[in-house]
Amino acid sequence: MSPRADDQAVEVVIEAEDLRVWYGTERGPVRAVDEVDFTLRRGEILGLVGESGCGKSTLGRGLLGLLPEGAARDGALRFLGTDMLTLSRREQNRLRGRELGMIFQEPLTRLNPLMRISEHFAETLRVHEKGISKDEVKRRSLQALRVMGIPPTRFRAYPHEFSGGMRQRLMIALTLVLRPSFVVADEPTTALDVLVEAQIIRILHDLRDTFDTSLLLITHNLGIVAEACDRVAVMYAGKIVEIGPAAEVFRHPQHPYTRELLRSTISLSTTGLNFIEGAPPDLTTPPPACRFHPRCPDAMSVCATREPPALDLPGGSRAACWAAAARHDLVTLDAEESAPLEREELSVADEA
Ligand SMILES: Nc1ncnc2c1ncn2[C@@H]1O[C@H](COP(=O)(O)OP(=O)(O)OP(=O)(O)O)[C@@H](O)[C@H]1O
Ligand code: NI
Repeated sequence: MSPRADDQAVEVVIEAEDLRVWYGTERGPVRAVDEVDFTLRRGEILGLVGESGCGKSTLGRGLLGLLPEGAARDGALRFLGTDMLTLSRREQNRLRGRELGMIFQEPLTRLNPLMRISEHFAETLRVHEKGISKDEVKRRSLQALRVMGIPPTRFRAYPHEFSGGMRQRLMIALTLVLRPSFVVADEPTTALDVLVEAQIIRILHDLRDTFDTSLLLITHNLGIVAEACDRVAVMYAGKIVEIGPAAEVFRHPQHPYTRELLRSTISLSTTGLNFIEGAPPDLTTPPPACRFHPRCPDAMSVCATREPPALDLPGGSRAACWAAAARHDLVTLDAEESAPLEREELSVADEA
């Protein structure tokens, strides 16, 4: 069975529908990804942002099937048209090795100090592409090094001859050399910290242009998202609350959480502290209806009783917010539903 059965499927690389991922814990399931829907096209870079603990890494790992023991996923997840959740473990592993890649926060573990860089590449390529020629190994390896900004003269060096940052970029090159169709880069900042933002953006664009890879980029750096990503998804408490073209989301955020996130980040770099008030909820017992309503400055009474549907908005974004839907006349709320939310004072016990 070929996963590239028809052209239609080739264009859409990842398709998630009602995807859920949870961790079994003593306190009950932690629903870290809840009913997530999105698609990713070939060569597209999607930024994934949100406060710490919102489920970004869990979504990234869930898409690749790289979850720890005790975690589970359901819903639908198609990769190049193939349903990943019904594949056998063996088929999953085969696809993962070749077509799916992950760039981790600390990607240092896989380097063998006794092997030259060239040998690392040769071994990686031979495992996944049996019978690949020596010339092809060299050509592909040098191409991957170039994309990561490593000079070809270092091809025969040993790992210890590289600086920490360069070693991490080398690890990324070892992922890219297989030309995966889909890569998740989870806070690749340690690898890329030493580079200025402009270089990171160039690498991301080179990566896409050279390999036609689709990339999910998880980061707290909204500057990089604005510059390097085609689209951005904003995650809050396990849900994608807004997704759309990066330029549109940054210029016209539709969900109050997106707006607050942008505001807090911008003022963080200019005036110091300005966090969004409160904290993300415990994901064993998230708030009912809109999960952001307890912290939302725009909350109406409907926000605490009914979950907002994700609706396509005129600017090309999709947001799950009653206020945004009402603003665009996509829903009609009665006076009671649209009344400002009356909040109960948080007791000390609730806050603990
Ligand atoms: N192995 C695990 N077992 C139980 N709960 C977990 C596990 N890993 C993560 N979680 C919980 O799942 C939720 C989502 O975590 P996740 O790491 O996906 O968030 P994140 O958005 O990537 O955060 P950060 O920005 O800090 O990396 C959190 O509440 C976290 O505590
Ligand atoms: Ni994370």
